[in-house]
Amino acid sequence: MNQTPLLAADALCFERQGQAVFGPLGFSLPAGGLLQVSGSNGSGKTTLLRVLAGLARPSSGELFFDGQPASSDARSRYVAYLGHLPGLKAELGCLHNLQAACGLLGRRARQTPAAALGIVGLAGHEQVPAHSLSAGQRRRLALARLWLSPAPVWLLDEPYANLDSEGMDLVQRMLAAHLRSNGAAVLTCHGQFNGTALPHQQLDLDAQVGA
Ligand SMILES: Nc1ncnc2c1ncn2[C@@H]1O[C@H](COP(=O)(O)OP(=O)(O)OP(=O)(O)O)[C@@H](O)[C@H]1O
Repeated sequence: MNQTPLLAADALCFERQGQAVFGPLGFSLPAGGLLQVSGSNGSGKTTLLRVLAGLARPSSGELFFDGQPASSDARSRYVAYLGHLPGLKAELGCLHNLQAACGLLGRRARQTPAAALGIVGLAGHEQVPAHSLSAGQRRRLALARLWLSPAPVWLLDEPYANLDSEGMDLVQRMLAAHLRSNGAAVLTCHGQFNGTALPHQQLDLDAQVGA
């Protein structure tokens, strides 16, 4: 069995204008592992995910994907990022959005864009342009794109935002299925009350204040 963590961070720090936003942080996520990052508004959760996704550069420290130092090539193979903005093409229909993403990023084995729309409750919306969807429906479309990604490491910034209780349950089920299929995930939340019920490691950025 492969014991190498899918994602590992060692002494990871991020500073802005000489002020620490977070760090030094260390964690190690094996296949099937889930890390929940909590903290109050402005504690650095989104910044941490952006650093993990390669959208921001750490001030110091190291990151590894499957034992390899982080690089843009490693990230393109390992990371699927669900940020605050759904990152959809507004003029394209739902199905077309997913087809375009699969064309660009590849596709999870045995999954199709049409089936993914059904999984997230958007069957019947195939031709509806993304700009006509509600915030929760856009979130669902972004979840379908995430589900289709072949990348094993999911980075989820407040994945329950804008979703009704059925949508929150959907995230939980997708996450559980992803972890069962040897994926790993990092998700952010503001506190235990809006976090995941799945078994997880916990990283509380508020607990770092003054550390
Ligand atoms: N683009 C930016 N330029 C300058 N400062 C920023 C920028 N983005 C975030 N910050 C600052 O960095 C700190 C961390 O922000 P971040 O968005 O990571 O927090 P968060 O924990 O995700 O917050 P929230 O719970 O409100 O989403 C905050 O003090 C914020 O003001």
